[in-house]
Amino acid sequence: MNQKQLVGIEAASYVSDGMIVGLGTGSTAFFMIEELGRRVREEHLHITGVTTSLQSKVQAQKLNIPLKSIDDVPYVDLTIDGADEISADHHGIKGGGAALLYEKIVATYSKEVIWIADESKLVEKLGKFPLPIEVIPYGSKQLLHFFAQKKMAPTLRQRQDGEILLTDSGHYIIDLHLGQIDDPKAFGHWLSQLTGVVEHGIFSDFVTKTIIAKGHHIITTDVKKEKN
Ligand SMILES: O=C[C@H](O)[C@H](O)[C@H](O)COP(=O)(O)O
Repeated sequence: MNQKQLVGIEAASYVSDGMIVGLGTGSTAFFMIEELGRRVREEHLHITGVTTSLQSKVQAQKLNIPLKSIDDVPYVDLTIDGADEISADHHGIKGGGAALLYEKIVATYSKEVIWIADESKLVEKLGKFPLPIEVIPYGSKQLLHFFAQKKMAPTLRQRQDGEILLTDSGHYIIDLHLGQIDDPKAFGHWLSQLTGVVEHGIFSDFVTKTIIAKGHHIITTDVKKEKN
């Protein structure tokens, strides 16, 4: 079993009958959704899934996991999602798979958020992974220029066929190559107030538990407890 599978299956064990579950996106969340599908099928687990991307929606539908929109549930009990980077103080970068906007919306209305990752995602400080910024197409060249002037080495994300990548909500992604983000919260606030920016990939104060694979072991950290 690989590390992503290990943490995906472990995280799915936190889901119990009757829960409304936020289903994350990406190659790690994939294994968690598969395991929930197995439990629905074999253990008759009753849950309602709230997906964070078209990709997760298609997977969950194939597995017959009942789904609702975030707008049709009162809240989400628990969201389980991957991350591109997790810093020592539990900030995260997300959006490597272009799902940051829906992921942040679902996480915002979740009582608990578990991040699952292999050890390669752990960093002292965020920023080596290019920071995804979801932007409105109109004016995006101006934003690219603006970020370039600020020496943030922006790139407009493309699909493999060279076309501009469109998110599930029809926006573009600009990736900022920053190297290091010293104050993720402050930088996130700065990004949020830029005209044309829909959302950014810095996730601060969302995660309540991390489940990380190190070698063949699983390290679970309760983030709330650490802060208290
Ligand atoms: O947009 C994608 C999400 O933020 C993913 O959770 C993140 O990119 C991690 O994906 P993976 O588990 O494939 O590394």
